[in-house]
Amino acid sequence: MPAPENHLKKALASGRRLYGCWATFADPYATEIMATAGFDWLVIDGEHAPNDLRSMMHQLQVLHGRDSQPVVRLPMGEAWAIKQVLDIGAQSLLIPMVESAEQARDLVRATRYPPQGIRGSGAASARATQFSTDLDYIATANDQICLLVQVESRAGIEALDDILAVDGVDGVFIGPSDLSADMGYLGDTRVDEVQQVIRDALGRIATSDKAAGILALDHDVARSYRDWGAQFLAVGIDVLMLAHAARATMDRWRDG
Ligand SMILES: O=C(O)C(=O)C[C@H](O)[C@@H](O)CO
Repeated sequence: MPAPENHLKKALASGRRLYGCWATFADPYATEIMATAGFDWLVIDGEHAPNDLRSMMHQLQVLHGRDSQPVVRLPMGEAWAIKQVLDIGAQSLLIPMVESAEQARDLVRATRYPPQGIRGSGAASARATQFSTDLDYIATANDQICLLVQVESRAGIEALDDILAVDGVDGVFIGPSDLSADMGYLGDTRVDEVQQVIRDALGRIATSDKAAGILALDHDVARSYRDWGAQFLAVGIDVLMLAHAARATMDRWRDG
């Protein structure tokens, strides 16, 4: 059997708008619950959530065959870490802090087997090949990789056009929090200067052959980002959904 078709990659290539959510409990039970909501994609966050390889694998397992497509976000784009998450079965990666075309090219190579890249060949004993059940995985895996890179700094914005020219990158995600911090507005993504940079970046990405992505927790802001060209649009974080609902519930009863 060949590598599984990457439905997220195919949907992004079709131009279809996809709504996603951050999965940050680092727990398969919670991620399985999130999959019942109908999000098109779920980010298994290895950057800001307490995930490790095993917890990410367990979340990939519960999402297998579900409509919500898993995207694994690594803490940084290191080839050894990419090799490990691909071997546990990830096919869509979100890599933070990309600031140059060279870095993007290195990430493409890290996600592909030779001759296109440098991904280590050891999946015979890995979940990715279903433990050597999928004998054609190695030969077909490269074509099913969906690589999403995060541009979230002034340097990344400066290099955006060069990054957009890199073959093998499927989408560019603008990280509002880190971008605003790098621009000198730590914790405030809503300032006009940041919003203008985001609007310009989404527009440039949307007119390229890559998909534009971003995260917004405020629905009005998310609508703006959608109107500015966001195609893979994350509209929530699971931990905050629970935290806000729990606090609101107690607020209702605390006052009697
Ligand atoms: O910089 C950003 O914004 C992102 O990359 C998204 C955040 O990392 C996400 O964890 C929400 O805070």
